[in-house]
Amino acid sequence: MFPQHFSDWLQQFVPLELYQALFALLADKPWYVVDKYQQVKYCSPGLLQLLGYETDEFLVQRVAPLGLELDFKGLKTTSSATVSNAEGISISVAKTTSWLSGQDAEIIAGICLLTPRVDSSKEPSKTIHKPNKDNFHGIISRSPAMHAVFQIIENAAATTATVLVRGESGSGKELVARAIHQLSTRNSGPFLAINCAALSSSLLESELFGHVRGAFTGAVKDHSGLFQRANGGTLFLDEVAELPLELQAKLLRVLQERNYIPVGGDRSINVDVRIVAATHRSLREQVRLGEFREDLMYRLRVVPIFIPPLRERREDINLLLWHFIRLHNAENFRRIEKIDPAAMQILLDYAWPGNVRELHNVVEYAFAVGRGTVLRSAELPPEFRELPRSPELDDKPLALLSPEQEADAIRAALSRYQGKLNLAANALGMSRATFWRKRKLYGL
Ligand SMILES: Nc1ncnc2c1ncn2[C@@H]1O[C@H](COP(=O)(O)OP(=O)(O)OP(=O)(O)O)[C@@H](O)[C@H]1O
Repeated sequence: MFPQHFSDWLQQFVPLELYQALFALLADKPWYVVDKYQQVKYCSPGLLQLLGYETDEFLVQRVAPLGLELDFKGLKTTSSATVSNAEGISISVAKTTSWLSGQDAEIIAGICLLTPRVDSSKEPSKTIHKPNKDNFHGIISRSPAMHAVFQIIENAAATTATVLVRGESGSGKELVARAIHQLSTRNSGPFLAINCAALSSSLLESELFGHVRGAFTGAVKDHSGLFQRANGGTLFLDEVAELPLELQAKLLRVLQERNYIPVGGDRSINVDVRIVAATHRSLREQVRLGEFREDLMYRLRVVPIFIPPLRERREDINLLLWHFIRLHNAENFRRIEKIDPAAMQILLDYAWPGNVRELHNVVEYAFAVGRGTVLRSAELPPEFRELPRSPELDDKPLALLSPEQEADAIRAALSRYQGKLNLAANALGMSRATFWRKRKLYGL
């Protein structure tokens, strides 16, 4: 195929280095290599980008459903096809395939280049890309329950109704409040937030409603409260269930009359503020316990919004991990391009009691402690690495085992975790390096 002089000249290169140089050159093009069983062996960064994936793991398993399967019709063919991207949207492409054969002329691999076809009836970008429906004003989710929440936010934002957001800590309640503000006609006004659980009753009262000079010792001048400063905008009352009963009466008055009297004052102040409140508790239960006014509950929950915890929308874990990794990639000298499958499994199995905030912290931790382009399980915070120890150990510390017992424990852990080295090492409480050394020592 090549002229002789070029073939001769090529001899001086190490083949792997030559391939690497070519792969780097073609990195932006969407192309991939399959073996004779149509298993994807390699896909270019350009292909991942075209299809909207962060890693190649998904593609490797799902050749046929995504339309990546190759037809063998000759040594080089071009055909029209459609492939599916990560959002399930079809992309029309031209597939140019070249087959490679081994020494006995048997086909051993195929290389395929995809060229997206531009539909001249549509704007080119729209044939391939779609607005990201999984990012709603900074709230990232692909869960149907959250997409229903997006719809409620959109509808509620168009009204002046008071909204009550319920969800566990770190699940995104403040983001919901911000989205409502952004989408409402008040978006040029202020958005202010306060956590009702963070202050004592008297401080909270003065923070919310302000005070006049001399109202109490230390009140040396007038202080305008959050209600006054949020005038024309939105006030987010987080942990509203913790609001003391005496302040609940004052809040009810603002909601009903749209005015209030500052601490120590004698004149009421009119305000136009939209309230979005949030709680991780059931307000109904608080009412039953006598801790919350029933009339205020009904005033607050005109539009109730429930945010499911992260463990009930596991489809979001991967999406959010990559969202935060992308943010940190842009800011850090470290670039994570892949999550090790063992680490991913641990993250997917985790219960996420701190929800999205905790997931973000995990990504930050990995950037702080790890190096390289792969996020590995050893870079997860300690609580993720404390996997149940193998029963093979009989609760005996490893240091007390004889070499035979230690070898048996390693063998058992390897078989228990089907050769997944990270998980087996974790289960035995060993670092990867120690685990590797011991396997070598015992010939395992
Ligand atoms: N769906 C999401 N997409 C992107 N970021 C999110 C999402 N949910 C939460 N976060 C991020 O997680 C963190 C916690 O979110 P937020 O403060 O809105 O939670 P919260 O429910 O109000 O928590 P708390 O009740 O503890 O105050 C923030 O940094 C927020 O940006």
